[in-house]
Amino acid sequence: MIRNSINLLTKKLISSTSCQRTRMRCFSSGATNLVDVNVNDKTGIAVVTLNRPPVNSLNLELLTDLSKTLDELESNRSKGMILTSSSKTVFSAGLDILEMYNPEPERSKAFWTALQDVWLKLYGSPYPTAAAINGHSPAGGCLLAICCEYRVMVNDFTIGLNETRLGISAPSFFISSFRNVLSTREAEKALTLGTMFSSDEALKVGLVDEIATDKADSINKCENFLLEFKKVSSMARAFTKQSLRKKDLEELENNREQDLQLFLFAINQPIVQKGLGAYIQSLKKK
Ligand SMILES: CCCCCCCCCCCC/C=C/CC(=O)SCCNC(=O)CCNC(=O)[C@H](O)C(C)(C)COP(=O)(O)OP(=O)(O)OC[C@H]1O[C@@H](n2cnc3c(N)ncnc32)[C@H](O)[C@@H]1OP(=O)(O)O
Repeated sequence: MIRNSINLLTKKLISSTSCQRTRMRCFSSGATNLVDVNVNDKTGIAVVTLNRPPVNSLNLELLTDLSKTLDELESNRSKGMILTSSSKTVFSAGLDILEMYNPEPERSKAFWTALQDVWLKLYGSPYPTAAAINGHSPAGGCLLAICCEYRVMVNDFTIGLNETRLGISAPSFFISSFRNVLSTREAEKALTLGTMFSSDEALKVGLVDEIATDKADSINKCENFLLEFKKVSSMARAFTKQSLRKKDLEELENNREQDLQLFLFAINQPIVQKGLGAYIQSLKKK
């Protein structure tokens, strides 16, 4: 994939004059409405909205739609993407726990492969990305946000990788993108404790870049960040980003099967199933 991106960058360099003339249009992510895409004709920036009520938990279908959307943004030579949510209180509740509870082998495999795809495409995207975090963002929700290059979070919500609180470890690609944002010290402390940060705490520690008053404000701030790249060569920008993230991307690309097998092994452990079952019940009892 990295080789493909570099080839794509080279092709873009050759055809950069015609690229600049291209104006993107709105497009949909596919048959379902789990991901809405709205492209601003003037700026070329796409607002991608997760739309799986009630909490945008990431199941196979949502991940597949998101993956297709990321493909379309790349092939449309997007000027930038803002990731947000249609919910008023939740950005994303993370991975859909029901995908991991009493797992069905083929579906679990497809589910984890779709998550790997989304991570590789989002973390390694050539276009600039920002997350307008307009609600709680635990675990896999936080993962989507930290794959982006900039995060603006609406006040009074929480964000973090809380996997250890569920009795599981955050997978290695979650950890590498977390460490890309936080210092190793802060990342270790937060990951081992499973810390969920308030918006203010997240700002203080550097997990988010700005605080917003509401969703519109967060999108506006993300847009301002993305517009800064108007002054920068898109080729040079993308190449720099991908060079910085190359090791993390290669680590997963070269070990996808091993990572998948570790996931399947982990979720099939009786103790993990027991923990997930109890967690689902605790969410329902709230
Ligand atoms: C042991 C060593 C192993 C080492 C190897 C590692 C290999 C890998 C192992 C596997 C890794 C797996 C990685 C997982 C990462 C994840 O993302 S796990 C998901 C973690 N998510 C959470 O903990 C969030 C849980 N949800 C909440 O905290 C809250 O729902 C919320 C704050 C997001 C929203 O609160 P609220 O608005 O009050 O809504 P609720 O009433 O709580 O929920 C509404 C509804 O949605 C259901 N739900 C919530 N979250 C999820 C979810 N993640 N998945 C599925 N369903 C969810 C909730 O149960 C409610 O359902 P009902 O309406 O009651 O039916």
